[in-house]
Amino acid sequence: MAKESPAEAQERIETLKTLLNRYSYEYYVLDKPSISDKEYDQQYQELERLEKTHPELITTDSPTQRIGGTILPGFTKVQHDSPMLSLGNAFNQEELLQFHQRISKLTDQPLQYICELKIDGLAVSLKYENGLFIQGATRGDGNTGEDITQNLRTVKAIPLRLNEPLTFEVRGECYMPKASFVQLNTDRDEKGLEIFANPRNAAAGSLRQLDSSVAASRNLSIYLYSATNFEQLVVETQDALLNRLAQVGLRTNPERRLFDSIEEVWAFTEEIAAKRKELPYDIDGIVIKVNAFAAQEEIGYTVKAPRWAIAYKFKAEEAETIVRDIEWT
Ligand SMILES: NC(=O)c1c(N)nc(OC2CCCC2)nc1O[C@@H]1CCC[C@@H]1O
Repeated sequence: MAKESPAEAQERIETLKTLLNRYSYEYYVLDKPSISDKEYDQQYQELERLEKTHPELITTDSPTQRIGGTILPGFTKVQHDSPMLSLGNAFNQEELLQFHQRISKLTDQPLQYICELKIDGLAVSLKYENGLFIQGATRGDGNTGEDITQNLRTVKAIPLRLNEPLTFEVRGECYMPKASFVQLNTDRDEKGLEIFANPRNAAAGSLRQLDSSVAASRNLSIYLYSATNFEQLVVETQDALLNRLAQVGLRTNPERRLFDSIEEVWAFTEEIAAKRKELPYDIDGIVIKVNAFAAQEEIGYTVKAPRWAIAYKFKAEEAETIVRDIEWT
């Protein structure tokens, strides 16, 4: 017989869910945990016990519900409400300068740039309804993706409930941290399994799992970088949007910088290229965006990509190294 009455259990469960979701926000988004892992585990286990004796009180936003019970037969298709665009590329300083000159002609507004690290993972879309995570999908071909909600629910950096009851879609890059990648390949190698070539492939393979307990074991993470219907977010720039996303509970990359000249943008690409190896996740370049949404709208889009953004790509040194070795052997 349960110690507590259903009413007491209900109250305690609500308190624990709020506390545990807050701790996850502090840990994954603010990077400032307020309690130890041990304390988190104790409260998590208390919630599990209460939910076991009162299963009718289990809700989808409970941290105990991240791993789905069933193995899916396949993934259903998802039509994106608006296309998940790609990015034009620049491979050197000259092409970066040409990007700047090209868009300077398309607006009289002063051009402030925001530079974001280009996370080398998988682009995904997350839909929230009244603050609840209700659907996750891959980018697919930009218009149609696959519903991978069950797998994205296992990503602890994705909140199952936002700090505000917002209804909107956010997009970002789901990735596998370098340390998780090394550990995964070591484990697989020991079991005689094929290893992954890079963290991006490992993340993609993990999100393609039909059994979400496998995805849960892969320690994936995420950085969000865009959202629909800014109106309710009341933001005028990309930088303000990213701050607002963090405020409502979503994880954004802290290495972003604002610049008023393309020369400073170029210097930033060189600064990051030099410290890329120290980052705990793979990046394949820098995404440079016009910061003000009003200027973005004026500059506009091509069919596939925004004119107001470009990806400056680092040279893929690993690939070159491998090719060079083969030439010599
Ligand atoms: N990989 C990234 O870190 C990244 C980013 N920081 N910001 C954007 O902005 C989008 C929004 C408008 C068009 C591109 N896209 C990114 O990655 C995209 C996913 C699909 C193509 C690019 O790689």
